[in-house]
Amino acid sequence: MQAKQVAAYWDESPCGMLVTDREGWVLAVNARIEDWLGRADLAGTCFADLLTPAARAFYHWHVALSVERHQQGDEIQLALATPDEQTLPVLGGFRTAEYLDQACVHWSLTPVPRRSGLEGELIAAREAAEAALDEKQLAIDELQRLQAELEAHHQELSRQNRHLEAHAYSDGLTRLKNRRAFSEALTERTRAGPAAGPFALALLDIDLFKTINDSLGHAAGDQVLMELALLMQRVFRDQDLLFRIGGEEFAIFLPGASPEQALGALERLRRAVREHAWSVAAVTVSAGIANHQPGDGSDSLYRRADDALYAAKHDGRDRVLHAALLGLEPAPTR
Ligand SMILES: Nc1nc2c(ncn2[C@@H]2O[C@H](COP(=O)(O)OP(=O)(O)OP(=O)(O)O)[C@@H](O)[C@H]2O)c(=O)[nH]1
Repeated sequence: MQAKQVAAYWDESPCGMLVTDREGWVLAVNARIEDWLGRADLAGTCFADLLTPAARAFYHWHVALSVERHQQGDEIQLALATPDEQTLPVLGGFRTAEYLDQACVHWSLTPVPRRSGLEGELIAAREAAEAALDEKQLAIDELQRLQAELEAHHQELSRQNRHLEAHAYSDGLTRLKNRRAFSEALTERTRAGPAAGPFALALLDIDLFKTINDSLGHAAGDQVLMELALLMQRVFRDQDLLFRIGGEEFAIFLPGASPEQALGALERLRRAVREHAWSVAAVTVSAGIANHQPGDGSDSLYRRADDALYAAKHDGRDRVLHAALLGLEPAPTR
Protein backbone atom coordinates (compact mmCIF):
# COMPACT_ATOMS: atom_id res chain seq x y z
CA MET A 1 0.00 0.00 0.00
CA GLN A 2 1.31 3.38 -1.00
CA ALA A 3 1.88 6.09 1.60
CA LYS A 4 -0.80 8.19 -0.13
CA GLN A 5 -3.30 5.34 0.05
CA VAL A 6 -2.51 4.87 3.71
CA ALA A 7 -3.11 8.57 4.30
CA ALA A 8 -6.44 8.37 2.43
CA TYR A 9 -7.46 5.32 4.42
CA TRP A 10 -6.48 7.15 7.62
CA ASP A 11 -8.67 10.15 6.79
CA GLU A 12 -11.64 8.32 5.29
CA SER A 13 -12.01 5.80 8.04
CA PRO A 14 -15.48 5.93 9.63
CA CYS A 15 -13.72 5.79 12.98
CA GLY A 16 -11.89 8.56 14.66
CA MET A 17 -8.18 7.68 14.81
CA LEU A 18 -5.51 9.34 16.79
CA VAL A 19 -2.00 8.68 17.94
CA THR A 20 -0.68 9.85 21.29
CA ASP A 21 2.56 9.35 23.12
CA ARG A 22 2.60 7.30 26.31
CA GLU A 23 1.73 10.37 28.36
CA GLY A 24 -1.34 11.08 26.28
CA TRP A 25 -0.12 14.01 24.19
CA VAL A 26 -1.64 13.96 20.74
CA LEU A 27 0.79 13.34 17.88
CA ALA A 28 -1.69 12.95 15.03
CA VAL A 29 -5.44 12.73 14.40
CA ASN A 30 -7.42 11.78 11.30
CA ALA A 31 -9.92 14.07 9.54
CA ARG A 32 -12.86 12.32 11.26
CA ILE A 33 -11.78 13.57 14.66
CA GLU A 34 -11.11 17.05 13.31
CA ASP A 35 -14.65 17.05 11.91
CA TRP A 36 -16.21 15.94 15.18
CA LEU A 37 -14.30 18.47 17.24
CA GLY A 38 -14.42 21.23 14.61
CA ARG A 39 -10.71 22.04 14.80
CA ALA A 40 -7.54 21.09 12.99
CA ASP A 41 -4.96 22.10 15.60
CA LEU A 42 -5.15 19.04 17.76
CA ALA A 43 -1.51 17.91 17.55
CA GLY A 44 0.24 18.83 20.81
CA THR A 45 -2.96 18.90 22.89
CA CYS A 46 -3.66 16.40 25.63
CA PHE A 47 -6.08 13.62 24.65
CA ALA A 48 -7.82 13.94 28.03
CA ASP A 49 -8.61 17.61 27.26
CA LEU A 50 -10.71 16.52 24.27
CA LEU A 51 -13.04 14.56 26.55
CA THR A 52 -16.07 15.61 28.61
CA PRO A 53 -15.29 16.21 32.32
CA ALA A 54 -16.76 12.85 33.34
CA ALA A 55 -14.91 10.99 30.60
CA ARG A 56 -11.73 12.90 31.46
CA ALA A 57 -11.88 11.73 35.09
CA PHE A 58 -12.46 8.17 33.90
CA TYR A 59 -9.50 8.51 31.56
CA HIS A 60 -7.15 9.71 34.29
CA TRP A 61 -8.21 7.17 36.90
CA HIS A 62 -8.61 4.14 34.77
CA VAL A 63 -7.70 4.40 31.10
CA ALA A 64 -4.26 6.00 31.56
CA LEU A 65 -3.35 3.21 33.97
CA SER A 66 -4.55 0.59 31.54
CA VAL A 67 -2.45 2.17 28.77
CA GLU A 68 0.56 2.09 31.05
CA ARG A 69 0.10 -1.57 31.94
CA HIS A 70 -1.34 -3.18 28.84
CA GLN A 71 -0.52 -3.22 25.17
CA GLN A 72 -4.09 -3.00 24.13
CA GLY A 73 -7.54 -2.22 25.41
CA ASP A 74 -11.04 -2.37 23.92
CA GLU A 75 -14.60 -1.31 24.60
CA ILE A 76 -13.58 1.73 26.60
CA GLN A 77 -16.53 4.05 27.00
CA LEU A 78 -15.49 7.65 26.50
CA ALA A 79 -17.20 10.86 25.40
CA LEU A 80 -15.72 13.67 23.32
CA ALA A 81 -16.68 17.26 24.12
CA THR A 82 -17.81 18.74 20.79
CA PRO A 83 -17.63 22.50 20.18
CA ASP A 84 -21.42 23.04 20.39
CA GLU A 85 -21.21 21.82 24.01
CA GLN A 86 -22.68 18.52 23.00
CA THR A 87 -21.39 15.15 24.00
CA LEU A 88 -20.26 12.59 21.46
CA PRO A 89 -20.17 9.17 23.15
CA VAL A 90 -17.54 6.91 21.63
CA LEU A 91 -16.31 3.41 22.19
CA GLY A 92 -12.52 3.47 22.27
CA GLY A 93 -9.78 0.95 21.74
CA PHE A 94 -6.02 1.32 21.87
CA ARG A 95 -2.83 -0.48 20.77
CA THR A 96 0.62 0.52 21.87
CA ALA A 97 3.24 0.60 19.10
CA GLU A 98 6.54 2.10 18.03
CA TYR A 99 6.34 5.04 15.62
CA LEU A 100 9.53 6.69 14.40
CA ASP A 101 11.38 5.09 17.34
CA GLN A 102 8.88 6.55 19.75
CA ALA A 103 6.52 4.55 21.94
CA CYS A 104 3.04 5.55 20.79
CA VAL A 105 -0.56 4.66 21.49
CA HIS A 106 -2.93 4.16 18.53
CA TRP A 107 -6.49 4.98 19.36
CA SER A 108 -9.64 4.21 17.41
CA LEU A 109 -12.89 5.84 18.49
CA THR A 110 -16.27 4.61 17.25
CA PRO A 111 -19.26 6.85 17.90
CA VAL A 112 -22.21 5.19 19.55
CA PRO A 113 -24.95 7.62 18.57
CA ARG A 114 -27.31 4.83 17.64
CA ARG A 115 -27.38 3.60 21.19
CA SER A 116 -28.11 7.01 22.71
CA GLY A 117 -30.54 7.64 19.88
CA LEU A 118 -32.32 4.42 20.67
CA GLU A 119 -32.37 5.33 24.35
CA GLY A 120 -33.83 8.70 23.41
CA GLU A 121 -36.47 7.02 21.28
CA LEU A 122 -37.30 4.62 24.09
CA ILE A 123 -37.57 7.46 26.58
CA ALA A 124 -39.72 9.46 24.16
CA ALA A 125 -41.93 6.42 23.53
CA ARG A 126 -42.26 5.82 27.27
CA GLU A 127 -43.12 9.47 27.86
CA ALA A 128 -45.66 9.37 25.03
CA ALA A 129 -47.20 6.20 26.49
CA GLU A 130 -47.34 7.80 29.95
CA ALA A 131 -48.91 10.95 28.50
CA ALA A 132 -51.46 8.82 26.62
CA LEU A 133 -52.24 6.95 29.87
CA ASP A 134 -52.64 10.25 31.72
CA GLU A 135 -54.93 11.50 28.97
CA LYS A 136 -56.93 8.27 29.07
CA GLN A 137 -57.28 8.55 32.86
CA LEU A 138 -58.40 12.17 32.48
CA ALA A 139 -60.95 11.09 29.87
CA ILE A 140 -62.20 8.31 32.18
CA ASP A 141 -62.46 10.77 35.09
CA GLU A 142 -64.38 13.20 32.88
CA LEU A 143 -66.65 10.42 31.68
CA GLN A 144 -67.37 9.34 35.25
CA ARG A 145 -68.08 12.96 36.22
CA LEU A 146 -70.49 13.30 33.30
CA GLN A 147 -72.15 10.00 34.19
CA ALA A 148 -72.64 11.15 37.79
CA GLU A 149 -74.04 14.46 36.52
CA LEU A 150 -76.38 12.64 34.15
CA GLU A 151 -77.53 10.34 36.95
CA ALA A 152 -78.17 13.36 39.21
CA HIS A 153 -80.16 15.04 36.41
CA HIS A 154 -82.09 11.84 35.84
CA GLN A 155 -82.96 11.56 39.54
CA GLU A 156 -83.99 15.20 39.70
CA LEU A 157 -86.17 14.70 36.61
CA SER A 158 -87.78 11.60 38.14
CA ARG A 159 -88.38 13.53 41.37
CA GLN A 160 -89.99 16.39 39.46
CA ASN A 161 -92.07 13.92 37.42
CA ARG A 162 -93.28 12.21 40.59
CA HIS A 163 -94.09 15.59 42.05
CA LEU A 164 -95.95 16.69 38.91
CA GLU A 165 -97.81 13.41 38.73
CA ALA A 166 -98.80 13.61 42.39
CA HIS A 167 -99.89 17.20 41.76
CA ALA A 168 -101.94 16.21 38.72
CA TYR A 169 -103.89 13.65 40.76
CA SER A 170 -104.20 15.59 43.99
CA ASP A 171 -106.73 18.17 45.21
CA GLY A 172 -104.88 21.31 46.21
CA LEU A 173 -107.18 22.23 49.11
CA THR A 174 -107.76 18.94 50.93
CA ARG A 175 -104.77 16.91 49.64
CA LEU A 176 -107.19 14.06 48.84
CA LYS A 177 -107.08 12.52 45.36
CA ASN A 178 -108.89 14.66 42.78
CA ARG A 179 -111.63 14.05 40.23
CA ARG A 180 -109.18 12.94 37.55
CA ALA A 181 -107.77 10.26 39.86
CA PHE A 182 -111.35 9.23 40.70
CA SER A 183 -112.38 8.81 37.03
CA GLU A 184 -109.30 6.71 36.22
CA ALA A 185 -109.64 4.56 39.35
CA LEU A 186 -113.37 4.00 38.73
CA THR A 187 -112.78 2.94 35.12
CA GLU A 188 -109.94 0.66 36.13
CA ARG A 189 -111.87 -0.93 39.00
CA THR A 190 -115.08 -1.55 37.02
CA ARG A 191 -113.04 -2.97 34.13
CA ALA A 192 -111.46 -5.49 36.47
CA GLY A 193 -114.97 -6.89 37.07
CA PRO A 194 -116.18 -9.15 39.88
CA ALA A 195 -112.95 -11.18 39.75
CA ALA A 196 -111.25 -8.29 41.59
CA GLY A 197 -113.64 -8.90 44.54
CA PRO A 198 -116.55 -6.90 45.92
CA PHE A 199 -116.30 -3.19 46.27
CA ALA A 200 -118.56 -0.30 47.10
CA LEU A 201 -118.65 3.25 45.81
CA ALA A 202 -119.97 5.98 48.09
CA LEU A 203 -120.74 9.56 47.02
CA LEU A 204 -120.80 12.08 49.84
CA ASP A 205 -122.07 15.66 49.84
CA ILE A 206 -122.07 18.35 52.54
CA ASP A 207 -125.60 19.43 53.38
CA LEU A 208 -126.59 23.03 52.62
CA PHE A 209 -122.98 23.99 52.12
CA LYS A 210 -124.07 27.05 50.17
CA THR A 211 -125.50 28.57 53.36
CA ILE A 212 -122.10 28.27 55.08
CA ASN A 213 -120.43 30.01 52.17
CA ASP A 214 -123.12 32.64 51.97
CA SER A 215 -123.30 33.41 55.69
CA LEU A 216 -119.68 32.92 56.79
CA GLY A 217 -117.74 33.44 53.60
CA HIS A 218 -115.79 31.30 51.16
CA ALA A 219 -112.75 30.94 53.49
CA ALA A 220 -114.99 29.45 56.19
CA GLY A 221 -116.37 27.06 53.56
CA ASP A 222 -112.80 26.02 52.67
CA GLN A 223 -112.06 25.41 56.34
CA VAL A 224 -115.06 23.04 56.54
CA LEU A 225 -113.84 21.17 53.46
CA MET A 226 -110.37 20.69 54.97
CA GLU A 227 -111.72 19.57 58.34
CA LEU A 228 -114.07 17.10 56.67
CA ALA A 229 -111.14 15.62 54.66
CA LEU A 230 -109.21 15.07 57.91
CA LEU A 231 -112.22 13.50 59.54
CA MET A 232 -112.67 11.12 56.59
CA GLN A 233 -109.04 10.08 56.81
CA ARG A 234 -109.56 9.24 60.50
CA VAL A 235 -112.78 7.27 60.00
CA PHE A 236 -112.00 5.15 56.92
CA ARG A 237 -109.53 2.28 56.70
CA ASP A 238 -106.15 2.64 55.00
CA GLN A 239 -107.22 0.60 51.97
CA ASP A 240 -110.27 2.85 51.34
CA LEU A 241 -109.59 5.52 48.71
CA LEU A 242 -110.81 9.06 49.33
CA PHE A 243 -111.46 11.60 46.57
CA ARG A 244 -112.73 15.16 46.38
CA ILE A 245 -114.62 15.12 43.08
CA GLY A 246 -116.28 18.54 43.15
CA GLY A 247 -116.89 21.61 45.32
CA GLU A 248 -118.41 19.91 48.35
CA GLU A 249 -118.66 16.44 46.83
CA PHE A 250 -116.52 13.49 47.82
CA ALA A 251 -116.25 9.89 46.70
CA ILE A 252 -115.01 6.88 48.61
CA PHE A 253 -113.93 3.50 47.21
CA LEU A 254 -114.36 0.72 49.75
CA PRO A 255 -112.54 -2.37 48.38
CA GLY A 256 -113.79 -5.68 49.72
CA ALA A 257 -116.82 -4.03 51.40
CA SER A 258 -120.25 -5.68 51.33
CA PRO A 259 -123.31 -3.36 51.22
CA GLU A 260 -123.71 -3.70 55.03
CA GLN A 261 -120.04 -2.95 55.66
CA ALA A 262 -120.13 0.06 53.31
CA LEU A 263 -123.31 1.32 54.97
CA GLY A 264 -121.70 0.84 58.41
CA ALA A 265 -118.57 2.77 57.39
CA LEU A 266 -120.56 5.71 55.94
CA GLU A 267 -122.83 5.76 59.00
CA ARG A 268 -119.73 6.00 61.20
CA LEU A 269 -118.61 9.02 59.18
CA ARG A 270 -122.06 10.64 59.27
CA ARG A 271 -122.10 10.35 63.08
CA ALA A 272 -118.52 11.58 63.37
CA VAL A 273 -119.46 14.63 61.29
CA ARG A 274 -122.41 15.39 63.54
CA GLU A 275 -120.29 14.98 66.67
CA HIS A 276 -117.26 16.85 65.42
CA ALA A 277 -116.43 20.19 67.05
CA TRP A 278 -116.35 22.23 63.85
CA SER A 279 -114.27 25.37 63.99
CA VAL A 280 -116.69 27.38 61.82
CA ALA A 281 -120.19 25.94 61.90
CA ALA A 282 -122.00 22.67 62.57
CA VAL A 283 -122.17 20.51 59.46
CA THR A 284 -123.99 17.38 58.36
CA VAL A 285 -123.43 15.16 55.33
CA SER A 286 -125.50 12.89 53.12
CA ALA A 287 -124.19 9.86 51.23
CA GLY A 288 -125.35 7.38 48.60
CA ILE A 289 -123.73 3.97 48.16
CA ALA A 290 -123.75 1.37 45.38
CA ASN A 291 -122.00 -1.98 45.30
CA HIS A 292 -120.34 -3.19 42.14
CA GLN A 293 -122.56 -5.67 40.25
CA PRO A 294 -121.57 -8.13 37.50
CA GLY A 295 -121.72 -6.27 34.17
CA ASP A 296 -121.41 -2.86 35.85
CA GLY A 297 -119.55 -0.15 33.97
CA SER A 298 -118.28 2.98 35.65
CA ASP A 299 -121.34 4.97 34.51
CA SER A 300 -123.96 2.54 35.80
CA LEU A 301 -122.22 2.10 39.14
CA TYR A 302 -121.82 5.87 39.54
CA ARG A 303 -125.42 6.52 38.57
CA ARG A 304 -126.80 4.17 41.25
CA ALA A 305 -124.62 5.75 43.94
CA ASP A 306 -125.67 9.20 42.76
CA ASP A 307 -129.36 8.20 42.77
CA ALA A 308 -128.95 6.94 46.33
CA LEU A 309 -127.32 10.26 47.30
CA TYR A 310 -130.13 12.19 45.65
CA ALA A 311 -132.65 10.10 47.60
CA ALA A 312 -130.76 10.78 50.86
CA LYS A 313 -130.93 14.52 50.20
CA HIS A 314 -134.54 14.29 49.23
CA ASP A 315 -135.24 12.29 52.35
CA GLY A 316 -134.20 15.19 54.57
CA ARG A 317 -130.36 15.13 54.46
CA ASP A 318 -127.97 13.93 57.22
CA ARG A 319 -128.46 10.36 56.14
CA VAL A 320 -126.84 7.51 54.24
CA LEU A 321 -128.73 5.36 51.73
CA HIS A 322 -127.66 2.28 49.82
CA ALA A 323 -128.87 1.65 46.26
CA ALA A 324 -129.93 -1.84 47.29
CA LEU A 325 -132.38 -0.35 49.83
CA LEU A 326 -133.93 1.65 47.02
CA GLY A 327 -134.33 -1.47 44.88
CA LEU A 328 -131.71 -0.18 42.41
CA GLU A 329 -129.61 -3.30 42.80
CA PRO A 330 -130.21 -6.78 44.18
CA ALA A 331 -130.62 -6.85 47.95
CA PRO A 332 -127.58 -8.47 49.57
CA THR A 333 -127.99 -12.15 50.42
CA ARG A 334 -127.19 -12.95 54.06
N1 LIG B 1 -115.75 27.35 50.11
C1 LIG B 1 -115.89 26.64 48.99
N2 LIG B 1 -117.11 26.51 48.46
C2 LIG B 1 -117.26 25.79 47.34
C3 LIG B 1 -116.16 25.18 46.71
N3 LIG B 1 -116.64 24.52 45.61
C4 LIG B 1 -117.97 24.73 45.57
N4 LIG B 1 -118.36 25.49 46.61
C5 LIG B 1 -119.69 25.91 46.96
O1 LIG B 1 -120.46 24.80 47.39
C6 LIG B 1 -121.82 25.19 47.31
C7 LIG B 1 -122.65 24.05 46.80
O2 LIG B 1 -123.99 24.42 46.93
P1 LIG B 1 -125.20 23.58 46.41
O3 LIG B 1 -124.74 22.80 45.17
O4 LIG B 1 -126.33 24.47 46.24
O5 LIG B 1 -125.45 22.51 47.48
P2 LIG B 1 -125.72 22.66 49.02
O6 LIG B 1 -125.77 24.08 49.44
O7 LIG B 1 -124.60 21.85 49.70
O8 LIG B 1 -127.06 21.96 49.19
P3 LIG B 1 -127.40 20.45 49.23
O9 LIG B 1 -126.29 19.74 48.49
O10 LIG B 1 -128.68 20.32 48.53
O11 LIG B 1 -127.43 20.06 50.63
C8 LIG B 1 -121.86 26.44 46.42
O12 LIG B 1 -122.11 27.55 47.22
C9 LIG B 1 -120.47 26.51 45.85
O13 LIG B 1 -120.05 27.84 45.63
C10 LIG B 1 -114.88 25.36 47.31
O14 LIG B 1 -113.86 24.85 46.83
N5 LIG B 1 -114.78 26.10 48.43
